Amino acid sequence: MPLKMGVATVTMNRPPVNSLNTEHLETLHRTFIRLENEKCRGMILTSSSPTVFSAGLDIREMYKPELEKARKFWRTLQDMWLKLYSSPYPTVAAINGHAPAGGCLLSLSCEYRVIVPKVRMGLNETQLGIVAPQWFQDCMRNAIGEREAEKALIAGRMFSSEEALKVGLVDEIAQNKEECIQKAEAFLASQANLPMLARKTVKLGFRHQTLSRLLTGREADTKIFIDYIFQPKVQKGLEMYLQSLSKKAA
Ligand SMILES: CCCCC/C=C\CCC/C=C/CC(=O)SCCNC(=O)CCNC(=O)[C@H](O)C(C)(C)COP(=O)(O)OP(=O)(O)OC[C@H]1O[C@@H](n2cnc3c(N)ncnc32)[C@H](O)[C@@H]1OP(=O)(O)O
Repeated sequence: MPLKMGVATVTMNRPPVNSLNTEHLETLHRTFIRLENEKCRGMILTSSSPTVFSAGLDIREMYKPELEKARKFWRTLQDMWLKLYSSPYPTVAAINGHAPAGGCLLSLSCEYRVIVPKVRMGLNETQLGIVAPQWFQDCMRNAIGEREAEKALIAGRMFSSEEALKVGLVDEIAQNKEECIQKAEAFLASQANLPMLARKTVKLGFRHQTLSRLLTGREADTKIFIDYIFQPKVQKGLEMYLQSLSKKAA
């Protein structure tokens, strides 16, 4: 995590697709805490993969899990998200590859998004027979508005880079990762002279409702997750999805 002029670039590096298991989520969470403690001036979130930003939650964490491990997984996801979404420093996602589901959530939790061409992003959960939790949905709604979010979430729509720009899911398209980082840096530079306290206060004001909805209902949210994924038909769906992903690789 190099810090250049107080700006950190956090590069996810969990091959092959940066899927978010408990360990990876813990690493991200610790990183965001450290950045806050070190009074970082801005953060760029990106990926070491040339084709994938993040494939979202690691489906193997939800497929036939032990109860306590599944609970820990979900709480760690909540912790990571609460830290990122409420970060006092400016955040940009340099989306240099596909960003389905939890990968899209990571980018939506940043303040500004730059994407490369020919990749897809969105909350596709419905297509997998699972449901994007309320706080995932809130992040989408906050980015693109009620009507577009409702349509996208019901359909589990994956947006192309161009479609994402058109609907406001991302702020800019860059030609490649290098340009993506340059544009991310330019956004952070544009924020650098703003009084930090005022900036942070306005950001948290906008995000307060979404954050408190989870903060006040964390246990209930965990229970909903557990009850949902332990349903036999959901497990069957996850099994088939994992098989389809593996078949694709074969
Ligand atoms: C009433 C209220 C109910 C509330 C319910 C509450 C909770 C339910 C939980 C809901 C939340 C879900 C959020 C999620 O994030 S679910 C994950 C969704 N992710 C995806 O759908 C992405 C799946 N992956 C892909 O589409 C592609 O892998 C790709 C990201 C486009 C990259 O494609 P490619 O480069 O071609 O790579 P491969 O497809 O060949 O994959 C390589 C390798 O990685 C494995 N893999 C891919 N994605 C995942 C994943 N998300 N988790 C685990 N493993 C993954 C894939 O199986 C390959 O493995 P092998 O090489 O071993 O075959």
